[in-house]
Amino acid sequence: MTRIAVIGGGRIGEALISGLLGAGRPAKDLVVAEKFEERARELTERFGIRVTSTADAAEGADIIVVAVKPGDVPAILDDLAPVVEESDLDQLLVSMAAGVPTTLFEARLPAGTPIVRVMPNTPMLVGQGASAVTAGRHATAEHLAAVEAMLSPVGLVVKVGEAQLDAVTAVSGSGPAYFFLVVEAMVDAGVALGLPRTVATELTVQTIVGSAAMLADSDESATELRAAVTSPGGTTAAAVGQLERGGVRAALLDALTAARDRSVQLGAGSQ
Ligand SMILES: NC(=O)C1=CN([C@@H]2O[C@H](COP(=O)(O)OP(=O)(O)OC[C@H]3O[C@@H](n4cnc5c(N)ncnc54)[C@H](OP(=O)(O)O)[C@@H]3O)[C@@H](O)[C@H]2O)C=CC1
Ligand SMILES: O=C(O)[C@@H]1CCC=N1
Repeated sequence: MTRIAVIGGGRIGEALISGLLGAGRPAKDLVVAEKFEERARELTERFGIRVTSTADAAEGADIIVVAVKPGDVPAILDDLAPVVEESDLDQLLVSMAAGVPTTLFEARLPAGTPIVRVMPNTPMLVGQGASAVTAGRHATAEHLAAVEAMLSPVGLVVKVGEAQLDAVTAVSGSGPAYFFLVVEAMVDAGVALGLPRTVATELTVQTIVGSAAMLADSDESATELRAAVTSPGGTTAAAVGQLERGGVRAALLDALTAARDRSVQLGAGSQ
């Protein structure tokens, strides 16, 4: 079985660990490096996995997943370089850090180290993630296949060119937050219109879950599914008219452009 070391047990590290365990991977095949002690204890208690230092976690791992903040990546690579050297390039490095280019990994790790860069998202936690993957200079089709095999049990995996990863970050990496914001706003609006908060929350969450299931299962596009809800001269047309006048499409374009630009900036700042 593939041994996986996750470096950084924060939000995305936890989403990966939880998703992999939920998909049936045994806890003994996973190890995590987390420097925040309270968090490390929490991860051991919750998942029953070993938590240790970066170098110790990486030793003997087949795949080393870097899941720390972009600015922490260079320091982590300095800790990892001797371990990777020792393994005779027999380890695959996977980066989940937003913006950080594969060339930064290649420059700081022993020559020839295979790197696969991934942009995942937190629904991986419940096996419903969306990840885009791209190969660094020394990563082969087999390395990409190994990462696909690791991630496909926890959600969708697509291959993209590295230049597209900043846009992917804007769409699916940050994407869950946009939907959570919409849910917050819909619940508050329901309460403003007189519904108890629990009722507004239950109805909103199920509406999002049901709509997402229709989008995933049906051959119809989002536009067609929306048209089916919009009775002529009815309530939905009144609501959608307000959303269009409120500039919801332009706001989303601006939001995703800002996320894309920030990803580029984080990458530049990590070098
Ligand atoms: N959250 C998300 O939805 C997504 C995040 N990502 C990417 O994943 C990466 C992590 O993000 P996220 O999980 O949100 O961030 P978090 O801050 O939640 O997690 C990072 C964790 O790594 C720990 N850490 C930092 N340095 C070390 C070290 N030297 N050794 C061991 N542990 C260390 C941090 O500890 P401490 O806090 O003490 O520094 C922290 O607990 C980022 O690069 C982000 O761009 C990608 C896609 C989605
Ligand atoms: O907000 C961030 O920077 C990270 C990357 C994508 C989602 N979370």
